[in-house]
Amino acid sequence: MGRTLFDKIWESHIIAERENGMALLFIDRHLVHDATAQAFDQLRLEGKEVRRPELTFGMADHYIATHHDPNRDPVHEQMVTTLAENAHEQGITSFGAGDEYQGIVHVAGPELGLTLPGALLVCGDSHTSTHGALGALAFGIGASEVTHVLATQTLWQQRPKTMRIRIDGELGPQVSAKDLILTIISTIGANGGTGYVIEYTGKTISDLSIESRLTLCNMSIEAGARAGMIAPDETTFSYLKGKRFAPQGELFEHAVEMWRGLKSDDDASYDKEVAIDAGKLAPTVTWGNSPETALPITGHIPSLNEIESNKLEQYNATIEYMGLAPGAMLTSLKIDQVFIGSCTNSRLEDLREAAEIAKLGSAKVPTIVVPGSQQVRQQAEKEGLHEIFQKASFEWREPGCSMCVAMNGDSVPSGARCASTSNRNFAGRQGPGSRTHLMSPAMAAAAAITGHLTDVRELEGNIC
Ligand SMILES: CC(C)[C@H](C(=O)O)[C@@H](O)C(=O)O
Ligand code: SF4
Repeated sequence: MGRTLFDKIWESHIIAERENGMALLFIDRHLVHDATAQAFDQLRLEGKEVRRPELTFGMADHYIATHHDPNRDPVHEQMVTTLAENAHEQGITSFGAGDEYQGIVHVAGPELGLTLPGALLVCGDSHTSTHGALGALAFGIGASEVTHVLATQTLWQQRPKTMRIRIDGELGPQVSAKDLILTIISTIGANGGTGYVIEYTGKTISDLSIESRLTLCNMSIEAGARAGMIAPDETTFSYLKGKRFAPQGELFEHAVEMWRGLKSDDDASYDKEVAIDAGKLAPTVTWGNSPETALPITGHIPSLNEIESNKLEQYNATIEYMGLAPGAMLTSLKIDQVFIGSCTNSRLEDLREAAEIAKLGSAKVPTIVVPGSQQVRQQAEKEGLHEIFQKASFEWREPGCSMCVAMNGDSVPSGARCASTSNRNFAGRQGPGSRTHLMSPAMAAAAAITGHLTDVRELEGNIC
């Protein structure tokens, strides 16, 4: 019987298997960030060392400062320093404050070629699913698993089920990978992917750039999936060519030959199949406290009579927390600030899209743009994007997770409504009492220059 892309990568990493279906897997790449300190403490406590330091890479992102803040909490700075100390002690290559390759682990990893097709990559972070965009099997692990991988370069895992999401149709103007993944999550539900690895296939996917594929795979976890992945193709190979940690020269050519075989066989079967017509999508935003509350921007906040009785309690709590009027048009929602950044949407392509919209006006509310990595920042500055943003009163920052999770002190005040390109809109996500609406970079920039949620398709040419 045919095998899926997932089967091929999983099976080539098995070291041992138990009768209960658990497999001991070899880990090709282990990424650690500045919120992983506890795992190193545990390793020390157990008197162990990092088994394969050359396969482990550190990245300062969650706690790093994105601008000069005289009130910066010294504890945050300490977390960044601790990662550097742990890396030094264990002989791990780490990209910390001031390093030209520093960035959000899921932005800088692929960009450095640390993520490769066919590889098994893990990180103590839920959005590790991002890396599957390059044809890797990549998933987030918990703190005790991080310690296990540090000590052994292996991991025990239960074999997940497989789901294929086939996407065909052409994305309309101003409809991006972010709109696609928000629509997928609202279609299958925030738990729809639980227990599965999702493979995205179809013409829409093969037409996507690598940056868009990274956005798509990034939010697979928001549908509950263990991982998201896309078979590597010519787009993948040309993206990886010349990347710092990718194979070089002849070795690269050999690798490409091997990577070409990394696709699901025609007769492979999946445990679940879903089909999406991308041609029908509109720019999409969330209204509630789960990414599954995504709707086309032309829609309205659901009214009481549209809610199933078993969801009423949650609906009422969401309406209150988010300060919403049931039935109101989404475009009527006034916002207090804008965040353009995070491992979902802080790559060059994202910043270019936001800058195109920023050219049409100037920010009505505080707006920050946080590039995903130093390399993205440098390239954006070379193209003059920072100047476009600054001219439109969008604040241009240094790379990091920033307001996505507010762990470094960049936060949304209680009760304030934020148009955000990040991936989670949970209560309190961007700071206690914060209200988050998820959307694409173009939509967030449109909200910035109008001061309310806006259909970016109606904006172009209408604002000065
Ligand atoms: C802090 C970290 C462990 C966390 C995660 O696992 O995803 C963070 O990155 C997030 O996005 O919530
Ligand atoms: S940018 Fe946000 S989602 Fe991504 S790793 Fe950082 S905190 Fe997590």
